[in-house]
Amino acid sequence: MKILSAAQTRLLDQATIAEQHLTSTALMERAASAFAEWFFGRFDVDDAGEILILCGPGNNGGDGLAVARLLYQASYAVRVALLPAAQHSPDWQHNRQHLPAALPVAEISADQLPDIPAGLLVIDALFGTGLSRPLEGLPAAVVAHLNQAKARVVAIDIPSGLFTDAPQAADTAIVKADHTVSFSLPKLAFLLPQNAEYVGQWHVRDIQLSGQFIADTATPWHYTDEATMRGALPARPKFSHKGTFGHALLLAGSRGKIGAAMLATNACLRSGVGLLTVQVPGCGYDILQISAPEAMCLTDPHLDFISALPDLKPYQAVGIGPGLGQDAASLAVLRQLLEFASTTSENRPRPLPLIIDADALNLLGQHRELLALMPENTVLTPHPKEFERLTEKARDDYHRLELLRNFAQQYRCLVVLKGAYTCIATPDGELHFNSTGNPGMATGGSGDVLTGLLLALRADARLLPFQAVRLGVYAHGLAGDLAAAHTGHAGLVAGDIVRHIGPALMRV
Ligand SMILES: NC(=O)C1=CN([C@@H]2O[C@H](COP(=O)(O)OP(=O)(O)OC[C@H]3O[C@@H](n4cnc5c(N)ncnc54)[C@H](O)[C@@H]3O)[C@@H](O)[C@H]2O)[C@@H](O)CC1
Ligand SMILES: Nc1ncnc2c1ncn2[C@@H]1O[C@H](COP(=O)(O)OP(=O)(O)O)[C@@H](O)[C@H]1O
Ligand SMILES: [K+]
Repeated sequence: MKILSAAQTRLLDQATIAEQHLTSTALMERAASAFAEWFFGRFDVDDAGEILILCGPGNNGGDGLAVARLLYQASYAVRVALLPAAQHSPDWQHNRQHLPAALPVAEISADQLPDIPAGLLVIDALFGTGLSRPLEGLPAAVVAHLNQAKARVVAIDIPSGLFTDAPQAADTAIVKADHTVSFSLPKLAFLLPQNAEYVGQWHVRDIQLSGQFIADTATPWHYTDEATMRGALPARPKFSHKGTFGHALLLAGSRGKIGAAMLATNACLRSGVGLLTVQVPGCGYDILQISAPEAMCLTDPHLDFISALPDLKPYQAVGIGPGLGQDAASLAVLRQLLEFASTTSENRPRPLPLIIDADALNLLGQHRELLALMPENTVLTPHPKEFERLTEKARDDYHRLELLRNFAQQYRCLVVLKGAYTCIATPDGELHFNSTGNPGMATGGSGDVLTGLLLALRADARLLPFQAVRLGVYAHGLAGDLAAAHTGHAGLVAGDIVRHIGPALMRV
């Protein structure tokens, strides 16, 4: 699913109107009905109690007026407060004229801000995607007044004051909504941690906007949802054998962190790999052989950390990093791995697929000259702190996305920036946000599981690099969601994610 800018969203509305021979009023009615339907499903008349709808002067305010009419007709107790303005959009005027006469309407002024008792349900229809500058003056005062009241707030399309796709100063007046109900496509702003306190839970309701326009519109931003992933995992052919799905090598673990190697191992085994060999330091040999008999084990000459690179000829993909530690000998192994992986020959015409995680990323951050050795489509899986070590401290979430995009383009790699909406950056400058996963996964070892999953999928030659990574990230989050259905968020451990990889892969 694509994510469009504010400017593109405006053009999308116009294209929909032209293509479907609609009036803009009819499209607004569609949006208002979609919002109202969501609202009816969420709050019945008794739950809702009295409802205040704050309406601005543009089409977002127009949506608010249409919603007021629809809720009133459904017997909700609605009142409207209007932000004064010199001009109103034509569809605003239409919906103002069609408000039922008995529905109370007041005009807001600086000395007459609406009364908002604690618990009141407020619908925020002040400003939408047409916001052209930060709020100030009366609109900002209304927002501050709303935010300090202990109301329940539902925003139409986007919390008023929040930009759709651009950063803004920390002290800007922005509505803090509990829910945001938007139309047809999610907005970039919804996916960034810095906006979570404004957006609350977000919901997208389809209003049949022009599919053709969306298909024809270029954007770097994408959202991976269930529909995107349908059929993403190729079926296993009847006459397949273990060689069909690739032989992966994992270099992981150090004394005290063999658990990380085990989680990645078990995740890889559960993700369809044909064969898996794991190299661990001497101290990990018994642990690995006993707890993962399906994997073959190579013992590193060093007892406590990885110090030597094995012969890489048998493998179709290599993962390195979980629990690795940062010893100089492990750094040398990483360097040799990068050098080997980029070298092609008649027998191996393409670079060896690599997945680099955790301490291997930290080593890269300390020795950035190694970045230039990475073969094309190498997969890096940093969380934001690890990404900072590879690049620089980001000013805000938008700047981090810019750094991410530039980094993936510069090094022609795939970067998986982990978080609530994990974002995959591609060498071509695309950013794909993931939709699955939950806060229960914010627990030690979840990232090691992702590394194992990605390793298996990169070893499978049937999948293109980006396809494998997007599938792995999506399945990882889905496995976390399936696990959380049994354990809850607090009770979830990384091993639960491993146990649900199979069921997650069945769904794609
Ligand atoms: N056909 C359409 O265009 C549709 C639009 N929809 C709604 O329309 C919204 C967009 O409507 P508009 O483009 O009219 O924009 P808005 O309603 O977001 O606001 C635009 C108005 O606010 C003013 N304004 C902008 N920034 C301001 C600021 N900082 N301080 C004070 N005034 C400011 C503008 O001058 C203009 O009068 C969407 O968010 C959505 O809610 C939906 O009804 C779906 C269909
Ligand atoms: N709030 C959240 N919502 C969804 N996924 C999350 C959340 N918190 C963490 N995760 C996922 O869990 C994993 C954590 O990885 P990481 O930070 O490397 O942890 P660790 O090093 O402990 O394994 C990532 O894939 C991340 O996307
Ligand atoms: K709004």
